[in-house]
Amino acid sequence: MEDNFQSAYQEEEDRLNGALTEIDSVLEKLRATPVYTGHDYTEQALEASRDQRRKDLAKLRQEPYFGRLDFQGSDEDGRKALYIGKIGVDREQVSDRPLVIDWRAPVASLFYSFTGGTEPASYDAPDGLIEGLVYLKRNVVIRKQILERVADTFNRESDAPAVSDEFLVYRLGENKDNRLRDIVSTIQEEQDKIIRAAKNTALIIQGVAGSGKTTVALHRLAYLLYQYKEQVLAERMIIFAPNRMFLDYISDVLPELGVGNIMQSTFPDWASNVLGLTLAHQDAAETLNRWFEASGALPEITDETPGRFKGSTLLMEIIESSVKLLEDSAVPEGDFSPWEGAVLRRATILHWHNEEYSPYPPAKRKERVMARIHRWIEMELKKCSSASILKDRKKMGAQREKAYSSKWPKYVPLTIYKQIFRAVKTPEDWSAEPPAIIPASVLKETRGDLKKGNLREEDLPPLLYIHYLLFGNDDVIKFDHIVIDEAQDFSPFQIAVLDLFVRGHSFTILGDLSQGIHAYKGVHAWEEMQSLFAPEHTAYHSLTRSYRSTMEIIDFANGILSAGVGSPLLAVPVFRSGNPVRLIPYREGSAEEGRMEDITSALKMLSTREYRTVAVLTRSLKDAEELHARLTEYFDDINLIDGSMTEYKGGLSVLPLYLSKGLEFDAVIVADADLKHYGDTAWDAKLMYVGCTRALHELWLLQGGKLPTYLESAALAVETATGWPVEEAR
Ligand SMILES: Nc1ncnc2c1ncn2[C@@H]1O[C@H](COP(=O)(O)OP(=O)(O)OP(=O)(O)O)[C@@H](O)[C@H]1O
Repeated sequence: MEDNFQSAYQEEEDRLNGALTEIDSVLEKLRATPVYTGHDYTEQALEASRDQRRKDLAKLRQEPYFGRLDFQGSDEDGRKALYIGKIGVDREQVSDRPLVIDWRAPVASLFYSFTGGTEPASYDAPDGLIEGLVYLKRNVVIRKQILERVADTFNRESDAPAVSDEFLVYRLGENKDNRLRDIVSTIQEEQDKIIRAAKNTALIIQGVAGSGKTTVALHRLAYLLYQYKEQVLAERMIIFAPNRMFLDYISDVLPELGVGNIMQSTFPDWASNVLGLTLAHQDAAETLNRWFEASGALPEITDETPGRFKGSTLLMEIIESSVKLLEDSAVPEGDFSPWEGAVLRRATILHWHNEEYSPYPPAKRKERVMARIHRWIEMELKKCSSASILKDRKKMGAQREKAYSSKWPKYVPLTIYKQIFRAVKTPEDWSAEPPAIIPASVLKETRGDLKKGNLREEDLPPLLYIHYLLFGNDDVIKFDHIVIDEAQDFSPFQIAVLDLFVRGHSFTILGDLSQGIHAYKGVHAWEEMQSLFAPEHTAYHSLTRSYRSTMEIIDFANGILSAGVGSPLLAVPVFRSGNPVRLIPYREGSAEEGRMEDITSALKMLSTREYRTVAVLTRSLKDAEELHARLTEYFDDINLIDGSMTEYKGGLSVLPLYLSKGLEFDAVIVADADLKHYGDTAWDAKLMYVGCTRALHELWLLQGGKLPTYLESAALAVETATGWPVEEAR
């Protein structure tokens, strides 16, 4: 066994040395080519591509590849060893097999989709399906040109030729810094299917916590850019994420994959920009305050909760019919007369509006009709031979033209939105009462907000939709692809509006209903989104394996889901074992001073272990602020994370649990995991589930009294540790 390993290691070391020499030779030639600085466009493009290649190769020579697959196609003579890396490198002899195959190339998909066994394997190539036998699947770790590790995950010639998870487990056991990383060397089959799914589909992915949704979405973008290079541009792809700090957290993955320029935004930032609005940010704070900070019972969430109603397609219908009403009665009553004796019949204007310009949206139609009226006035003026009469007519014509134009409806999205909620004076032919379908609570809150000039996030999709109905979107450059992370917090209306801004329904929509802690505005079932697309334009995938946390943590979190949420979406752990989840009662019960001391002790203990990121999660922002202020007495560099953060620094952090969504930490301390802070409701259980699933290796729950029942049940269902670790007790 040892000998086999030695020879495999030697073989790979020799291969690596050879590969490095070849890469250096290609690089040298590229560097020797004089840099083109002239004005010829073709030459400039060639120079840009040479420059990119120089950069790619310089990066690649540090870690040329990460995997090897020995494969023999059924019509080939011998097996060939394929080396797979982040960027492909061809050999100088075109006929030769590439030195490194890009992980996104068709043949490389075998490296991910092959699940062992003696049966032939196949992959989709441009010329059709290629079938053959896989002999070896090997992971190699190269860092700074040094071969560090060789691990065979499949070897047809060994006694136990099954694909093993050993290398994956080794990778997952590593500690995390302040950034999400690429996973090219260990992409799993079910993830690969999503990454390589066809472009023009609205992919909806339900994935349990830690199943790699965010990571997979980023790899999918890199794949689409490779596979559809003629059709897509990086700068026409966009990722929507929940907040700016999260965007910072994921910002390294795409550059690691050699991809730049993809747009990244939050929905409110993007929508406000399209609408030319500045959204009052206290709205988000106020919403979070209402749902997460307030003590006592939370309002019940129904389809009539303002966020839910305003995110529904019902409101889309109300908007459509309101805009249609405006459009139908747009042309002012009566003929148009610029001065005595000149008359343009209303029938003619109606003909222009309703027939000739009917393909245009209302605001553009109005523009065109008014321009035509202007031209008609000019023609009429030409008929006049007296200079002084001409002068008078010009003046009067301009005044009447202006007055006529002002009789048209106000094609301003915000005004129409206000009119729909009857927050301002409505057009005469509208009923005095708002559409009966708007629930009274929604009407009251929205009217109040609009009268005060407040806009909420949930008002943005309706405003964008009105904008689209009025102006169309022919002038807008459409996205080639849209990724929506944490999509359970998006509404159907948001997706429907975004669909107007993307070509070919090309979406990757990822989320987890079990983490739906913003259910007051998000979806409660994926069908709400799926039903927006024709069946042939959408596909649904489910990711059930969780990679982030140890088995102990995942089993415990599953216990919370089963007991507290009644969810069937349980996670399947990778076989990676760690310490049991630890439940620690505060030594002095709920007394404040003891609580602070115990949280400090817990953090001291965990921060002296080898972990790079440790977080204390609190119930509210206020708790986090107070705790942070105390903890700074002991820890110089502890960060407080609040909703306004744009950067995630890693290390030690204190944050309210609801802001931890999407992030991960080597070790997590949930402070106050007791009934006083977390109720016995499905909502609280979801929050607790989010908090617990942030931990990679270690999870401690500190409590000052009785546990909520879902935590009690979870603790009974799996083996947990109770109290302070013996050797480290204060
Ligand atoms: N195939 C894989 N190989 C190695 N690591 C993986 C793999 N898939 C996911 N991971 C790791 O698992 C962790 C969770 O990934 P990610 O944050 O993308 O999951 P998620 O589904 O978006 O999680 P959540 O919904 O809980 O925020 C990350 O550390 C990621 O690197």
